Amino acid sequence: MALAAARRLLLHAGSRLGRREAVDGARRFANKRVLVETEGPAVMKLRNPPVNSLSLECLTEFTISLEKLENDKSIRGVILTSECPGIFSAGLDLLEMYGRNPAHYAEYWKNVQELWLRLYTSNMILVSAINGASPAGGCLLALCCDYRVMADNPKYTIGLNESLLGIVAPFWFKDMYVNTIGHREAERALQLGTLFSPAEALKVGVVDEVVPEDQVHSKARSVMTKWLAIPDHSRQLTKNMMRKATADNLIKQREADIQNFTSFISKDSIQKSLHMYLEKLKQKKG
Ligand SMILES: CCCCC/C=C\C/C=C\CC/C=C/CC(=O)SCCNC(=O)CCNC(=O)[C@H](O)C(C)(C)COP(=O)(O)OP(=O)(O)OC[C@H]1O[C@@H](n2cnc3c(N)ncnc32)[C@H](O)[C@@H]1OP(=O)(O)O
Repeated sequence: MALAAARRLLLHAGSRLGRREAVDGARRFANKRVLVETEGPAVMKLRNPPVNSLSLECLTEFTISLEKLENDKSIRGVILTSECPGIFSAGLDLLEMYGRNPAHYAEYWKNVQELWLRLYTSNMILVSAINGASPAGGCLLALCCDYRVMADNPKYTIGLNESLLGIVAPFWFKDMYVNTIGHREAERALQLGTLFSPAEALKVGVVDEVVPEDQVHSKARSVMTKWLAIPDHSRQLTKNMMRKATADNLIKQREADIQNFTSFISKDSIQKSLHMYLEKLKQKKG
């Protein structure tokens, strides 16, 4: 209930802000964690420092921004990128999955599902400009896009690394990975929790193109121009044909998937694994 109210408030505030900035001629709208520019090709920038982790608030704002863009018939495509230097997204927020209660886990997972379904089945053309590290849920965001351009910086890695955390990628993460890189590569990468360098990601097909870091945005724009030249109706029907079965697979068992997540993540052994992983992240600094 509280989240639904927050969502209504955000939508309302978002549209007020959008109107005011449009009057200023700025053609952009924003909430705290997501900035959307609609001048030229629309660009959605994640800005949830330090690492663009997908907290509940961030997921909510992301979903609302996407909904607003979907409702604007003049917007046919969106470039998804990050405002946090060196990080595309660190994925799901570990603090939403650690030390909370089952009701919180269920609410969080519902919102993860919601964002995924919206992104994966979007009628818009989605191009990701991957300008930083992109593990797990970060990779998931990129995989939802129709085309992925990644910055050529060996420090940036991408992949579904859940198994390294002692957790398991749910079946719909797995399905999308299989759809993108094929069964054998996905099987190996999921079990090993592989984080690919840009060159490896290109080779295996996790990304479509790797370009020098200073060209990642211009390349994403030129890719968008090419895709915008395709008639919407035929491209959308084709996209739907390719993705519907995967999305439907989650839609038909959303509740069960929430229950599975909640009971899995609540287990003492899994909480212990997450605790150890969080400690490892902290120690990295010291
Ligand atoms: C058979 C039964 C099956 C049932 C299955 C059912 C359901 C499935 C169950 C579970 C699936 C859940 C799926 C989860 C997907 C995910 O996305 S999990 C998240 C994975 N993310 C990561 O592993 C990334 C971890 N982070 C990093 O590697 C690095 O931080 C970085 C992104 C490479 C950046 O490095 P950098 O050196 O710049 O920064 P720091 O490491 O110093 O981090 C700064 C600060 O941020 C905190 N932090 C980092 N990542 C996260 C995160 N994902 N969530 C929350 N917080 C994060 C980090 O701890 C630091 O905090 P500080 O010390 O307090 O400053």
